[in-house]
Amino acid sequence: MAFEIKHLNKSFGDKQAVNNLTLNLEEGQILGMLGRNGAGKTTTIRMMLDLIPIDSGEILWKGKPFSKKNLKIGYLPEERGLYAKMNVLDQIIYFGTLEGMTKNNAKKEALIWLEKLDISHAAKKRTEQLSKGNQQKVQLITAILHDPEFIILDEPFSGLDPVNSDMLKNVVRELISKKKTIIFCSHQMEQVESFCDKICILKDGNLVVFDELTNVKKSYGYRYLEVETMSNLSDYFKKNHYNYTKENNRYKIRVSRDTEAHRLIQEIDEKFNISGVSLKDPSLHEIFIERTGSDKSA
Ligand SMILES: Nc1ncnc2c1ncn2[C@@H]1O[C@H](COP(=O)(O)OP(=O)(O)OP(=O)(O)O)[C@@H](O)[C@H]1O
Repeated sequence: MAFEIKHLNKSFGDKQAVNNLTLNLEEGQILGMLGRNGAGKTTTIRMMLDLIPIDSGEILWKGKPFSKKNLKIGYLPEERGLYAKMNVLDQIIYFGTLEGMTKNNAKKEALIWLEKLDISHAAKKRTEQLSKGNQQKVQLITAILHDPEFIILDEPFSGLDPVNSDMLKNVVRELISKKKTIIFCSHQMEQVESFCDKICILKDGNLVVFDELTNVKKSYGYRYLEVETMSNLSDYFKKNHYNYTKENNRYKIRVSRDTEAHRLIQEIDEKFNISGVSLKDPSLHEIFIERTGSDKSA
């Protein structure tokens, strides 16, 4: 494995923010890092970036310490950190030079990205004059300008309108197609599902799920039977102790085995007028709720 976190621990006073975290990632894979507020995601990322010291454990890239000395790292922080008074182009160039780029190269790349993200017009403006969404685009450019191999994106789409959100999604897709290794933190499960190969879910600093997304779904143990009908099936499901939800004419029933689903379809088909049925894998949202529902984090 190219990237490895081994037995990582971090406490703040009595609070164990990260507890014996172990996970790994192949080069070019995308890891979705999930967890409720306070689960330990940012603390983990801060340790990766050496922004806070590790209590114990190791973070490795190809067997060596995970560090800017050994690979190019790009980081989009959740709390944006741009200089408000600096003009946009100078700011991007400045961050590029911090990552070892020449001024000329940083400027050339900056102009390409500003054009790509449709904010060339803002190049000479002070950063504070830009809308929040456009500032976020600038922050993303500063994170990827130096063509990093490993990229950490913390809530990259928060606060963006649908057009800007799509634009940034395209950038993420481009990074994926360039085989970058990415850690993607987001509370937006659909995006995590669409981008990520592997998923880790943290709860109270503990790793409660870590696997390939397909295995996470398979090992969840439940699937969902969706039944479309004009009949009222609620009493039947309640009486037979099924776990179900109803939205308009659609019932969604949790089943533990496909055989249970087939038996149920037969039963309700005999008793009610059913217009459609389908068997679905759980969504990441459902798995997340199930695995983190009783989180006690701050
Ligand atoms: N500097 C600190 N001092 C004290 N406690 C801290 C500090 N940083 C984090 N914590 C605590 O550690 C725990 C994990 O916090 P962390 O910020 O890593 O969570 P998170 O998963 O990133 O949450 P969010 O989704 O809200 O960003 C929380 O209980 C938090 O209050």
